[in-house]
Amino acid sequence: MTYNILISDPLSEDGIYPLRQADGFNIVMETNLTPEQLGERIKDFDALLVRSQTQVTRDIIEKAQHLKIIGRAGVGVDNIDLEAATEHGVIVVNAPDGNTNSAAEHTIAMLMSMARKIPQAFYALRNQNWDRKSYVGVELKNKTLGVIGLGRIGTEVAARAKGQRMNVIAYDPFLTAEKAAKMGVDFGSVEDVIKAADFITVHTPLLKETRHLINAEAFKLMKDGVQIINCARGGIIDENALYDAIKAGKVAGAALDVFEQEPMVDFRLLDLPEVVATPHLGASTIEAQESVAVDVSNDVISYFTTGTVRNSVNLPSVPKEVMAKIEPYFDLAERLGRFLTDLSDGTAEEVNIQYSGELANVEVGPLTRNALKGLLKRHLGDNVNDVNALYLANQKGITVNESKSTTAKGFTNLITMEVKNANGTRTAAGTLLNGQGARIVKVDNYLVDIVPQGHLVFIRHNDRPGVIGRVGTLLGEEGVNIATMQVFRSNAGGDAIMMLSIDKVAEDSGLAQLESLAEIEHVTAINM
Ligand SMILES: NC(=O)c1ccc[n+]([C@@H]2O[C@H](COP(=O)([O-])OP(=O)(O)OC[C@H]3O[C@@H](n4cnc5c(N)ncnc54)[C@H](O)[C@@H]3O)[C@@H](O)[C@H]2O)c1
Ligand SMILES: O=C(O)[C@H](O)COP(=O)(O)O
Repeated sequence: MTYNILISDPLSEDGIYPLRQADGFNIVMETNLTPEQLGERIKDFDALLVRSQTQVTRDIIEKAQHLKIIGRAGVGVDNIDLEAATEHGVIVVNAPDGNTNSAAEHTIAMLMSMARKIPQAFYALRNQNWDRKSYVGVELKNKTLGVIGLGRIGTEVAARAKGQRMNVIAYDPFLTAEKAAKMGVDFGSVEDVIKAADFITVHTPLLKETRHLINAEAFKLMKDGVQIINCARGGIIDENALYDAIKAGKVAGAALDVFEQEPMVDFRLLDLPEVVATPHLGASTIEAQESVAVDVSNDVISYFTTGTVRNSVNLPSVPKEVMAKIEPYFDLAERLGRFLTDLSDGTAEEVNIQYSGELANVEVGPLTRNALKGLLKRHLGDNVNDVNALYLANQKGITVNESKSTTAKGFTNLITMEVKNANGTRTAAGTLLNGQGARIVKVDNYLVDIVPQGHLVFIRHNDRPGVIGRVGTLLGEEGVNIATMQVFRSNAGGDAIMMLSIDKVAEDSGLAQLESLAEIEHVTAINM
């Protein structure tokens, strides 16, 4: 099998080396495609690798016919429609760590360039203007840097600012007094930060909550002569408000690497002598580009070879050691889902999954997604996968509940899945037996021992002498060979179930004949 990979933004050749070396990947690099061209080209590809330039819109995702994974060689995924990707079962991965250092260094470079007016002075000198009066700067030492967003990059910037003998005050929703103390920074609300700072740098993602976080109101609260840096995302600072604040003399400097519209179309801010700018170069170093491209290449290889990834954006990422513990149960969970789809008559309305025994101590989200995949696959086919299983279940109005219990009724591990619909509730519990694979050990109230594989026939009947023989004879007359047959009953002469495994798919007519036997209440074919 060969997977077709489209790279639509310039990626480091050294970085994609792992992908070029791996077997089974056909790599096509085509940059600067228009949206129309990308919409056409994407139809042939299994994976798309981008930086921030390619806009991976819903329209592009909907046109893709084989797309399984989008790799973002960088951090920000605001150029990718994550909702559309999730809906279509396309996994999105990024490279969150690879450019942290470069972006932090660029932020410090911008801070210093702005404080000492280096680009402006260089520009004058280039024009043969030896001007030593217009470019008097300010020192950083003993000034306060306000950091909004103390994640990977914000943290690195704060540490470097302290090296410049600056005081740092930060706001991040996840920052605690303890963490701040450890890092030697003060912490407060956004308002505290912007009121106290001589320089302000933002390092948040662009979200609904952070769009225009720095706006006209915020500028009013700042110190006169404040200087602002944005090496995160255009739009966190309201560019019109910034323009007005500079013009009004409130803001003495702005250093911008990112803009509300990229590539830039409105150059008004750059007419102001207080502004220094770069065209989104924070991650543009040889090291960062190699590192982010290696990271996404490895995730693409791993996705197509093992089905796992390290840095998923639209699936909660699971630490490697946890993944090692739960991965063996993926198949069992999916088989339980499949088993119950066939067993339940009607559309699922509620799914309850309980994880017991050793599974009570691990992250079970991926198992639930596999169980739902199994449940939905019969009707949705390959349109459902672990990325969109939960989304599709919710979209179809199915309530999904997870619970855990440390006791597992004599098993070391047990997954109990219950599917409720208008016709009632069906339950199946499965376990992974050491060295012997998956077993279904409970169906409704019956304790059973079923290998969930191949073609099964589930029969609900009354425990009467001769019924087993009649079932065997009838199926034999239909040319159906029974591989295994198990009978379980609640009490002698009472309700009972039979579980047959047969060599080929049972014809509906044969099953209907079984149902015509007086002792038989119901027959269901289950195809695993
Ligand atoms: N200029 C570039 O080339 C370049 C390079 C790399 C990253 N980036 C951008 O830099 C930003 C930060 O990247 P990162 O890797 O540090 O991400 P990160 O996820 O490690 O950090 C972001 C931090 O922002 C915080 N945050 C979220 N909402 C907030 C709010 N309302 N107020 C304050 N803090 C908030 C989060 O809690 C998190 O700690 C992203 O926007 C990323 O796209 C730009
Ligand atoms: O979010 C990021 O990683 C940066 O903005 C870098 O974007 P780029 O890959 O387009 O340089």
